[in-house]
Amino acid sequence: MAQRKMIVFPTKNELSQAMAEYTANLSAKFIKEKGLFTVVLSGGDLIDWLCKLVQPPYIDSIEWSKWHVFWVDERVCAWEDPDSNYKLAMEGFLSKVPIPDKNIYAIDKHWAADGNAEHCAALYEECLKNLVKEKIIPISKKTGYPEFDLQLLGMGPDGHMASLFPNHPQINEKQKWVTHITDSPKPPPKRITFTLPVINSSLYNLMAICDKAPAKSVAEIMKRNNLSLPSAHLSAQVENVWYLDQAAASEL
Ligand SMILES: O=C(O)[C@H](O)[C@@H](O)[C@H](O)[C@H](O)COP(=O)(O)O
Repeated sequence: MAQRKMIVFPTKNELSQAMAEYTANLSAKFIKEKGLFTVVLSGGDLIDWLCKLVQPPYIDSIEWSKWHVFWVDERVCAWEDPDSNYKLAMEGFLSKVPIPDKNIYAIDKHWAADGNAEHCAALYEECLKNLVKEKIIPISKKTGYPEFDLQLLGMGPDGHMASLFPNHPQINEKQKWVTHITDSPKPPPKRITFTLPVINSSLYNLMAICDKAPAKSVAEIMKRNNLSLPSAHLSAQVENVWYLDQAAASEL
């Protein structure tokens, strides 16, 4: 498993630039190697930091038609709800680039609007299993779990990643690929999330963290590897890279 690498950027703007370059380079590499690129998004501020991807040169150079887009976690609510990670990514990023609709794998529209977290998680796992059959997603020979090319992650001030929260049992799930939570400490309470083995089976994981609020958790992870914080468990098959701005790195 890959060692954690950390890069601190002077500003959010530089972090955002570097994240776009990292993503564009991996997109080119995987599309050349296998004709497609699987990208997993999270919610939160990350979508804002992806703004550089929808600007030149990336907007024109990336082969968007070869992208397949997933969510590492999603809030169980209607697609139109302001809480929806799908809505956030659509408005801030995906609607601005020509990724075919069929390659955007959102939470089930009906069951999400209905608020059924358990069923939404089962359906998302079924969707991933179908894509394994269609050879869009391979199963890693090393991990035995689905292998995405790149995941773009964020961390909350409490050290959570995806919807794996401290002192909640979801972090221990090893059978399922996608699980659910109905008492998330960060609102809204109902969410679905990839499980830890699936998150860590990704080839490349980029964790982007900005601002002062998560700085203490960043220090707990970097200095003490405090495993009570779910983000401390992040790994990857090839690269586990953490991009921080100065404020997020201020307690190091
Ligand atoms: O649905 C969510 O809440 C997100 O996917 C979540 O996992 C996010 O990545 C972190 O909470 C960081 O969020 P912020 O960038 O908003 O702090």
